[in-house]
Amino acid sequence: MNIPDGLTTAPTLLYVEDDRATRELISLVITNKFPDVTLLQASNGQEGLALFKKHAPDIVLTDMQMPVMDGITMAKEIKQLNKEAKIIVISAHNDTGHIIDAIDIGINHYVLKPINHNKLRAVIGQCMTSIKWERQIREQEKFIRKLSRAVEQSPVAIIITDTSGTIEYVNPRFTQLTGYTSAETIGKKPHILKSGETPPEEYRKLWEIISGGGEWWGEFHNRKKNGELYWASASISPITNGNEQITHFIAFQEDITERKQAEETIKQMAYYDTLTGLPNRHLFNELMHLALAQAHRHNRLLAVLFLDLDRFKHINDTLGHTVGDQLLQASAHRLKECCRRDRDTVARRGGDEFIILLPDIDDVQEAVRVAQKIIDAFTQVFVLPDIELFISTCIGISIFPNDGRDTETLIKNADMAMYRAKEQGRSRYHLYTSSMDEQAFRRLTMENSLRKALQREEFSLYYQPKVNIKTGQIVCLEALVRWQNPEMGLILPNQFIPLAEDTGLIIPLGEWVLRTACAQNKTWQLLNYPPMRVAVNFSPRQFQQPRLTDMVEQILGEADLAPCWLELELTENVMLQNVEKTVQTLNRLSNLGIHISIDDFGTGYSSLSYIKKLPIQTLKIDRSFVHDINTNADDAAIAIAVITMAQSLRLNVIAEGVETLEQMKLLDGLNCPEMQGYLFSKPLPVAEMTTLLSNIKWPDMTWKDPTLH
Ligand SMILES: Nc1nc2c(ncn2[C@@H]2O[C@@H]3COP(=O)(O)O[C@H]4[C@@H](O)[C@H](n5cnc6c(=O)[nH]c(N)nc65)O[C@@H]4COP(=O)(O)O[C@H]3[C@H]2O)c(=O)[nH]1
Repeated sequence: MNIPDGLTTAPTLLYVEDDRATRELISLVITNKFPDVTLLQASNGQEGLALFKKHAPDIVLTDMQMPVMDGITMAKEIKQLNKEAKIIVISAHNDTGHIIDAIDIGINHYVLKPINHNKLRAVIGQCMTSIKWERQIREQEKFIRKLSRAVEQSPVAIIITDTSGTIEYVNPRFTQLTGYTSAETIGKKPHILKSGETPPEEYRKLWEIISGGGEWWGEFHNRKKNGELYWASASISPITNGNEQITHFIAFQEDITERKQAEETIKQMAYYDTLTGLPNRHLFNELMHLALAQAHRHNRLLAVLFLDLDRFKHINDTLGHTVGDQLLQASAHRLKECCRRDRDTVARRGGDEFIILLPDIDDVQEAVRVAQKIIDAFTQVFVLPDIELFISTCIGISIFPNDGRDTETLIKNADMAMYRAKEQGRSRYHLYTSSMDEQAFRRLTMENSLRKALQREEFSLYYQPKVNIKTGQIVCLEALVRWQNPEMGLILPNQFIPLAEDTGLIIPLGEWVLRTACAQNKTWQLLNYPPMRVAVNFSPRQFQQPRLTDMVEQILGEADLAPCWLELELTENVMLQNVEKTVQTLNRLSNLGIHISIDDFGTGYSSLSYIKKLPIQTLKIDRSFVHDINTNADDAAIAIAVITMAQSLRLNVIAEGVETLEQMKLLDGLNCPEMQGYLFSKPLPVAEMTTLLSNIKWPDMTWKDPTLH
């Protein structure tokens, strides 16, 4: 910082003298001694005054006795114009009266005639020096005023303390920032701002640096007068005197609370899930990385629990995203409650997937206990703002070091174990085993082949008759899909339908089945076979697809098949999902004239009152009850109950999986009018089914007594 030294421009001197020769001589004396001086000359007071007004010289050297206006009168006028002007009077008089007059006017120097040149030079020199000092002081004052205005108006809070840290000055911004006025602050130490959030170690370092003459900069987490916390970016440096001794410290504090909050938000967004506040996958991976290093070093076990919420997608789709979000938040909370607060990490991986890290466990059972605790916790109802819900979860567990030594493997294996748990039903956990890798690989290979199978026309339909046991007529042919893969051979639907469900491929596949079955039925009708229904299975996902009815209607139209010749087989579970929409869709399909039957009846949880609401025509007794119907009283009782129920609801009933004559006779005796099973025919490809249809003489009562075969 440069402080102005006062003499940047040379002074101007006005010399007033009526005697020309004297004027020229003295002018020469002056310019010889002070070559930088700008010299103005006048021959009387009036001229001098005019020049003064015009040029405002710093020094006026004047004779006393002059025509027109004398020196004293001119000096008086000049002093009125500028009291700071330095006036040197040259006079022949040295009586006290004149001198007092001169003092009254404010004349600065008095030089007697005859003029002593040295004396005159010395007097002018003195004037120049005092002009220099005055200018310097004026400019320094101006500069200090500017400086203090800058400090006062600074957008940065400034604190000046003495060497013991006692505050001597704070600027208005400091008051604005902290709420402390300068009266409340001066005489105190800056620790009035301490919040306890900045580690004491930081203050010690600070003092060490500044008392050693260095500059400290860093961040404080301070407290305002009203108790609010704020972040300040601060720099503190010593102020020294000319002898390099520290006399004060000056601190600058800038409020960076908003920036800190923005940083915090960014950090939060980068590492935490915004919906649940749980760590996200990035943070989880980092924490897992550290935990693995620890487990490795201390030879400890570590568990990864991977879980998702059963039926979450369905809840989200049917009850809306708000409920979905609330459920995720509540689940996150419940998961945290099941874990060790200070040790375990519960993270959200995305969607309804959560992942839990249990570092430092004693044995596998400890992970199993946590998994069971979570499953149990999820059996409690979730009370959300607008709805109460039950939801379950399936958990996969992998353990370090047995099931993987790195984050990726452990997560992948826990994920795989979760799928295995899901396959076994709801509310399950499963520990990873190495055989799962192989299964996963097979599943992946199958998934890839399945994606290409439709295009490559590897699917075909087999048909299996449903027979009316009283009339011996085939009332319906159930279409059952088969997949003939060049590498894997013939694959049965139970092996690939669930995969098609999971991957969504069931939608195009189901459409193909429906189109092919309807077209085939029409072909048989055109070939003049007695008309019968063709039954097509609909899986849950297929049934939930949007615009299902439009699709069915369109396919019927394309095949030119009357809707009464189409039967849709739905499992009980299909019906239990999204009840309201199911009833709506079924009504639309039924109103078209399509026959609806419930497959595998008795295995689900349908209640009688629910069934009554649905526009269905047939209940199908599941083959698991038919298989042992002659030997197992419970199975027989269920079959009887279903038949009785169907009768009371005026519904048709059919038993599937009838393989033996005994089964058929027993069911006939129970008044089950329709049957399906190997006893009558296995599912057959089109050509064979056509041959079968051609060979039956209608009505063919050999169905009634298969012993006649
Ligand atoms: N043990 C025994 N089994 C018999 C007997 N009679 C018929 N079956 C078998 O029982 C299954 C009857 O079909 P489902 O219960 O609808 O069960 C079907 C159905 O749920 C599903 N499925 C088949 N085709 C399709 C399709 O095109 N779409 C959908 N979504 N699912 C299909 O795959 C399941 C299995 O189909 P398949 O393997 O063809 O197995 C068929 C059939 O071959 C019998 O007397 N004894």
